[in-house]
Amino acid sequence: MKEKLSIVKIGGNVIENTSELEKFLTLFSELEGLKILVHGGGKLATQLATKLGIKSKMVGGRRITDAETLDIITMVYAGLTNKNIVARLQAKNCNAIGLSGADGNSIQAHKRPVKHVDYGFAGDIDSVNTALLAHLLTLRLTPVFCAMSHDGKGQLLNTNADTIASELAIGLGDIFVTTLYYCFEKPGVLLNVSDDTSVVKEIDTKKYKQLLAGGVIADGMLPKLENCFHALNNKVDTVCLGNMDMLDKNDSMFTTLTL
Ligand SMILES: Nc1ncnc2c1ncn2[C@@H]1O[C@H](COP(=O)(O)OP(=O)(O)O)[C@@H](O)[C@H]1O
Ligand SMILES: CC(=O)N[C@@H](CCC(=O)OP(=O)(O)O)C(=O)O
Repeated sequence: MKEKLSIVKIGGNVIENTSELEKFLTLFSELEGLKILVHGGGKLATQLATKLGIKSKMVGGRRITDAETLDIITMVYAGLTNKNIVARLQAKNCNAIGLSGADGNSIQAHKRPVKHVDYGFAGDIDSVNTALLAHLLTLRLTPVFCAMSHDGKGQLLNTNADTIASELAIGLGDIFVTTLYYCFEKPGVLLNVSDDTSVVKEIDTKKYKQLLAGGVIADGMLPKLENCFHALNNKVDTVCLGNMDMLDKNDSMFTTLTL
């Protein structure tokens, strides 16, 4: 019988708030069973870039990553953010191991081809090293991924953290019964972004198209939902979207996605 695996993605708005991050890491460390954490950190990268006088440019929720920006995100995602999260999980008796996609050749990608937009050093994922991850999980280690992949030729690539989470879930779906949680600061997909009580509890493909057409889904929610449905279409068992309280099984305010 397949073992259960939880893959949790945590976004930048939670990461940059010290007390919220602490609360999240406590909930995550208390999650039973095998688990993987994927973290973003886009907001922090934008802040550091601004301090250094470098403009950040996003298109459709994705960062245009030139060489300078790649250096910044490597420092912020694979360095500062990843190592802090790992250390704080260790303090909660969760044996975390921090990884970028280059570590252990865990996530290989290619530079996104230029069509209408040149995203620069942004990667589209080709493969996930499921054998390595299964080994780490068997050793009861908890992989903690930042939003970076590599191309196998020495080039690091910026890769949206939502995409890293969905591709890990898809890759590991053959070995584990996988639940994918997208954790952010809102209690789910909202009909009105400024009203936290307007959570859409269930979204299927038809509803998704309606919400898109109605302009309800915007900004970072666009790649997030694309990734959710990509995962469901590729045999990921369950996908949930909401704030960190959804990891606490007693809380019911979140969005569940179905095909
Ligand atoms: N319908 C919607 N429901 C909830 N949030 C939405 C919606 N449409 C757009 N958003 C925006 O998407 C943001 C989440 O995306 P993003 O900032 O990329 O999150 P993260 O960094 O956690 O991945 C929310 O903070 C919100 O402002
Ligand atoms: C290519 C691309 O857009 N990469 C993202 C990776 C970080 C991320 O996904 O962070 P959040 O989850 O906090 O938004 C970026 O650089 O913003």
